[in-house]
Amino acid sequence: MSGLTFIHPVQRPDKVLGLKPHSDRSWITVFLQDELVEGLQFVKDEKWITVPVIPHALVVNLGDQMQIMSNGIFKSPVHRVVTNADKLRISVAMFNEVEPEKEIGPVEGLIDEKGSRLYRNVKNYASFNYECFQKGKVPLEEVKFHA
Ligand SMILES: O=C(O)CCC(=O)C(=O)O
Ligand SMILES: [Fe+2]
Repeated sequence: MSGLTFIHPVQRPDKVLGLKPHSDRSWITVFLQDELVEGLQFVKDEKWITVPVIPHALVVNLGDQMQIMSNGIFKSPVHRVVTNADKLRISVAMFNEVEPEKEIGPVEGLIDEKGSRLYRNVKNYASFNYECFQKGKVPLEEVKFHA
């Protein structure tokens, strides 16, 4: 799936987010960011860090499906988009997802000797993800086994 994201300027950028904090539901996302307007932020050392705008560079982000299939080895980082007061921001994203009818779960070879499997198997992660958001739940937490 691919899409364009339009983040419109707002009067009070300190009060309005362009996109709420989330991790991507895909296994890998490739973004082409706006060439002039920054806004994408990731958490690093408990602080929001802005991704610099580099014209023609692609931003590659791993998503939840990768975190699940790698049994937590590869992380699906939380990110958000902030607004600004005067410029429209447009970005292009390509979300690569597993076919909905295929069940995903941690790959056998990546489950350690103690056999700790961190995630249960899940089918149609896109709709599961959507349902979690509707209920205000974090999808990755909902597929995790809790000791
Ligand atoms: O616009 C961006 O740079 C990021 C958008 C995003 O995080 C998303 O669509 O999942
Ligand atoms: Fe995202």
